[in-house]
Amino acid sequence: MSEHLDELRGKLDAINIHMLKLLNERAEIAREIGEIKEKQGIPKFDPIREGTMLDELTKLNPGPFKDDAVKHIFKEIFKASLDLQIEDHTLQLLVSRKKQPENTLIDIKGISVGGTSPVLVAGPCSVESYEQLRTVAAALKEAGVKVMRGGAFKPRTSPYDFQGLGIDGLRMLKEVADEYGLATISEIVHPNHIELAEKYIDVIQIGARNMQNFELLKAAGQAKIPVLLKRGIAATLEEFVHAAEYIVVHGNSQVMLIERGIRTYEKWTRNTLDISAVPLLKQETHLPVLVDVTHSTGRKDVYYLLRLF
Ligand SMILES: O=C(O)C(=O)C[C@]1(C(=O)O)C=C[C@@H](O)C=C1
Repeated sequence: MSEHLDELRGKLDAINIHMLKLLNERAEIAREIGEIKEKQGIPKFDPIREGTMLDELTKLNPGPFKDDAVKHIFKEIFKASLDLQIEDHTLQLLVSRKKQPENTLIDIKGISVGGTSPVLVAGPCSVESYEQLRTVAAALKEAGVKVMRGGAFKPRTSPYDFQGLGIDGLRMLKEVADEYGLATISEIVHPNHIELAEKYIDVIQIGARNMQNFELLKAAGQAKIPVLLKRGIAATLEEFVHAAEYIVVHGNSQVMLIERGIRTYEKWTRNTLDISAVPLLKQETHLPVLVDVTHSTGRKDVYYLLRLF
């Protein structure tokens, strides 16, 4: 009896090895399909194709496995193939931690971002006047904050809202920051603004609304100063990471990501701060990850400083 059991188990062992070989052969083909899809920009997940294969398999199923069991097994195989296709792809991204295991450190006028020490950035949403800037700069200096952020170009939801002081605002920001020995971050909204940014500010901010402005991202890739890229209001983390990749692949490896809250059904805050994005972005990329706690809540009673990690 036990001899027969051993014999049957031996047969299963041989079948397992054969199936393993076939599964890996299949995986190689799926990987190749993944590369073609990547080049052609076709989504990796194809539920219609999976459905067709499942129909064909259940039609030809001789049993004794029931159709549901066959479907379950093959769905797992499709999922594993899909994971392989996606994993291969993230491996290729320059911003991926798989590509560069160590953290990218960014130097802003001697301040290191992306290492173990937290860095605080704060400042007015819009640059409005010298008086306003000097009041803020003095308070920042007093509080030990070394980086001032202020908006000169303000892409507003409503065309009737204050659109910012533009180039004059950048000049004012630089003048006051120099007076107080602060570094500056400010948003630019057009690819032609790169030279202007290099002249007046230390870090280019790309705002949430422009996260997928690909011409702007490409231009920022040519800039010689670091870029702070904000997550779009409805962007997935994958889209966010790809937007950063645009900048890096065009030549600028000094990119910082900032989680600034996403749009949800919540009404008590302006946006919902997606805090889980922080460890995930740290895990998937080697870029510094910052958190905008003020703009995400939109309430100064909740937080009043922009905290960067
Ligand atoms: O046929 C494809 O398009 C594949 O990418 C291969 C495959 C599979 O493993 O069979 C993998 C993922 C897709 O969701 C569908 C099918």
